Amino acid sequence: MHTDAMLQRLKEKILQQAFQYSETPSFRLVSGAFSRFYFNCKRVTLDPEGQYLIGHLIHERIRELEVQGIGGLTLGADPIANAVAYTSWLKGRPIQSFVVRKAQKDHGVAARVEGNVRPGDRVVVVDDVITTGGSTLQAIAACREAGLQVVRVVVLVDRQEMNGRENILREVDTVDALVVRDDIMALRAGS
Ligand SMILES: O=P(O)(O)OC[C@H]1O[C@H](OP(=O)(O)OP(=O)(O)O)[C@H](O)[C@@H]1O
Ligand SMILES: O=C(O)c1cc(=O)[nH]c(=O)[nH]1
Repeated sequence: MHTDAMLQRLKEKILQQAFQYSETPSFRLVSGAFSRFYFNCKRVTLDPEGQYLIGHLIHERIRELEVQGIGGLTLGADPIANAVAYTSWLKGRPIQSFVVRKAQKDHGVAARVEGNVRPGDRVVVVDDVITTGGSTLQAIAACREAGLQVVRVVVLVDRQEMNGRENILREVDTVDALVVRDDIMALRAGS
């Protein structure tokens, strides 16, 4: 399947499976704000076809970056990072997936970043959605604290509001979104 066709199919799946709309602002966001729309991206990131599409599309965008790891703040980032790691294995140059815990563990091996990444590794930080960018910024800070070099942020959906992209760009040079809200609105208007 060609990359353009994969991206088109991914947008259709996001509209069909993840996007929810309400006439009144009834969706409470992690920032505390209320919105008329919501992307429940787990419906796509945990779906087998979604995993295939996301894994290939993100792998294609990051394969030249020579990174050792990909991950982000649990839970939204986890299936995305896993899909890319699996794809990287199929393509012959494995990229490790890692998980950033929401809080540091106080028992066992007290790591906030879990997985086979080491200080000095170049990594991509992922998230399923950005609104304020706060969750992604938490992941970036935890990665840096663990000695990782964050070279890019890739997200599934940029909601194009609350300065999410701009806030992240203060910390990282490139924020790449597979899909933006306008793509989904245009698809919805045409369907
Ligand atoms: O840009 P932000 O304002 O931070 O909002 C986006 C975040 O909101 C959701 O996470 P949520 O806290 O709902 O957690 P979950 O992924 O564990 O469900 C989503 O997965 C993003 O990480
Ligand atoms: O900002 C959020 O909390 C948020 C928005 C959205 O569309 N989807 C999501 O999972 N979280």
